[in-house]
Amino acid sequence: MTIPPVAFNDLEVSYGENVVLHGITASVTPGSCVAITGSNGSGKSTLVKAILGIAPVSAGSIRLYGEEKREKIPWRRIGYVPQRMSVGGGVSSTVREVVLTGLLGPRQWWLPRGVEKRLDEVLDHVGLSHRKSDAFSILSGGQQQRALIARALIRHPDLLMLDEPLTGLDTHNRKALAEIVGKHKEQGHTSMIVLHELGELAPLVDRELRISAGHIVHDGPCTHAVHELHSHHEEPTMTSFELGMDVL
Ligand SMILES: Nc1ncnc2c1ncn2[C@@H]1O[C@H](COP(=O)(O)OP(=O)(O)OP(=O)(O)O)[C@@H](O)[C@H]1O
Repeated sequence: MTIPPVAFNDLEVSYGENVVLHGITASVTPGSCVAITGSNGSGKSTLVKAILGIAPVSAGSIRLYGEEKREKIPWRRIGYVPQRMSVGGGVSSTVREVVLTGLLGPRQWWLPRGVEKRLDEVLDHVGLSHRKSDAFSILSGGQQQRALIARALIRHPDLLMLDEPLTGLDTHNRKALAEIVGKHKEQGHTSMIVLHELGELAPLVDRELRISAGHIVHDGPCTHAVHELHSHHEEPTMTSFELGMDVL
């Protein structure tokens, strides 16, 4: 039997008294592209953060590649791009340096051999070869987003998790992103993508997990409801990079 990249079992996530996710049970099929949809504040980002171990699980469990214990989870198989929230502010490193940090981790403090070739491949893949030596902070928002995707892709992840990747992108960048996700899927890899609207990614999405007030209210083929999701906005409190986690 193939082991699902992600399996939630009656998952509950709480911030203090505030229960944000209730009884989430779902298992992700390897190679599939799953859209996580829902209105602002419904718990989408929290679900992704729970997978990464940076949202407090108060009940139930999450298994990544069959492993529940953090120290056993194969973090290198997972790539994550956070929601864009002035992510470039204060990052004085070059695009090259930012992308290469995707190869570092808790037990990997130095860069493996042959990184320049991998770097060039992945920058070419996201169309940023010409910006390699530029400061990350001077890139446009869409270019920063693509650099962060390159940072996630440089570790050749099986599971790519993107939090609202289309937000603020123009048509060119949205199409570029869809191509990147499409290629990842063609290679047999899995994606979990938080989306307000499916947009250019619609043809790639196999399954929609729609969340409302912390509950899964739809788990199946895509509906059109995602285009209408704009209710009240509650800003989560988070740092730009949430450094210190295994994937970042
Ligand atoms: N670090 C935190 N501390 C306390 N509450 C939090 C924290 N992060 C998120 N929340 C709360 O959890 C709820 C769900 O937030 P989450 O960011 O998961 O929503 P979302 O569906 O991703 O929303 P959006 O579409 O606006 O990004 C919100 O009420 C939010 O205020």
